[in-house]
Amino acid sequence: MQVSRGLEDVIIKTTSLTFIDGEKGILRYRGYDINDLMNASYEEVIYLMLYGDLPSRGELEEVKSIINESYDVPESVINVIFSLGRSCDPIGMMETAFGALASVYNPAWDKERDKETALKIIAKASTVTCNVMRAKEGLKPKVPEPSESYAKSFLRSSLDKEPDELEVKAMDNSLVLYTDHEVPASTTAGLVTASTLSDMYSCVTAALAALKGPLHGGAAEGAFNQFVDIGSPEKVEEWFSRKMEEKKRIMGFGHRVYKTYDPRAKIFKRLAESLSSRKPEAKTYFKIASKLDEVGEKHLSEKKLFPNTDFYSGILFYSMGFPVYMFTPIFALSRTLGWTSHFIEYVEEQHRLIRPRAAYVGAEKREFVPLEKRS
Ligand SMILES: CC(=O)SCCNC(=O)CCNC(=O)[C@H](O)C(C)(C)COP(=O)(O)OP(=O)(O)OC[C@H]1O[C@@H](n2cnc3c(N)ncnc32)[C@H](O)[C@@H]1OP(=O)(O)O
Ligand SMILES: O=C([O-])CC(=O)C(=O)O
Repeated sequence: MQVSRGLEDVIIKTTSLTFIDGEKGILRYRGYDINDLMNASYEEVIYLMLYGDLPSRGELEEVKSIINESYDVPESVINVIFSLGRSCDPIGMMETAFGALASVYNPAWDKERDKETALKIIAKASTVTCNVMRAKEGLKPKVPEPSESYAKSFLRSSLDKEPDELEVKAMDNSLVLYTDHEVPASTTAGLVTASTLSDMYSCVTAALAALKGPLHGGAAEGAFNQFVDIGSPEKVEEWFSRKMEEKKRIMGFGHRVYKTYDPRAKIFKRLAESLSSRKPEAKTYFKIASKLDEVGEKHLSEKKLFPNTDFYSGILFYSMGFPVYMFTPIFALSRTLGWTSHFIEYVEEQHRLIRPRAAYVGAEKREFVPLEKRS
């Protein structure tokens, strides 16, 4: 048996959802370039991912109305979130909430209803995410209220203020940027779960657990904390040299698939630049990040390490007023669409139990010695 460490380049499914060219830095959802999709709303992308095409006005309204009617979650789920301490890890809190939703709803796979289940999960993910923040901030629970957009409802219910047009557009774009990325660790964890025909809420719970790690969704927080740690643009070179000497990784740099600049990082950079200009500390973090981007590119590009999607996104969320601990939950909120789209594609079109093998390299057969005879 040949071991593929980290399952690199192992193909586990076919997909019509997301195309990545990691050498050229191209990302497309169902054939549409990620740059062009910045002109689409998240709800249009929800329809695109789940149903295969961009929606007509009527189809879009239908999707919006299912989402708007599905924000509510059972009181027991809200109680579970709020019963956890304010110092609890937010993705752990989301896992707990999704575990609770799985035990309440437990939907069976059904081609007639799977897409609607996904839409309900997407709506409830907004309720869970904003209440994780509300619980951690010591605020009262709130269910997002329907508005013109999913992005606006989420911002209102999380931040308890009326977001302006630029903030709503930036959140909408962020949701689209983080929507899907083929089969990274989180999606794969969820797919393994889906392959057992476990319910869709449990699959999201599994995906959340994998997203949490600093090598995956946790990197946005890691990247931002570096900018705070560096403190000013003049200190970037010295800080970077020290990290290289210590053989440390630069968070927000490097990617298993991209061997060039992540196309999403370029867009996040533009969005972060625009919104950070409103807040002095955020502006400084943006300057530090741009300098680190430049220094990193000079020294790490020969290893094909470039900024990934998590490099600039934190500055954008921070500029909107989110605490650092919310960066990964917002990633999870957006990715719920990609996860559920992949689960449905796999279960409905190409289902088989995922059960790889491990090559045994342990001891040969050994003779069992009872406890009383062991020295
Ligand atoms: C949304 C996302 O999940 S995007 C990824 C978010 N994660 C991060 O930003 C964390 C930092 N980045 C990393 O740790 C990695 O680049 C990963 C985990 C994303 C991908 O890693 P892999 O494809 O498994 O590459 P691997 O870990 O084998 O590293 C290959 C080489 O690049 C180096 N390397 C990889 N990433 C970095 C980095 N961020 N900084 C410095 N060196 C790095 C490794 O040290 C290794 O060097 P070596 O060959 O001299 O030993
Ligand atoms: O694709 C990956 O390995 C990581 C990921 O989720 C992303 O970049 O959005």
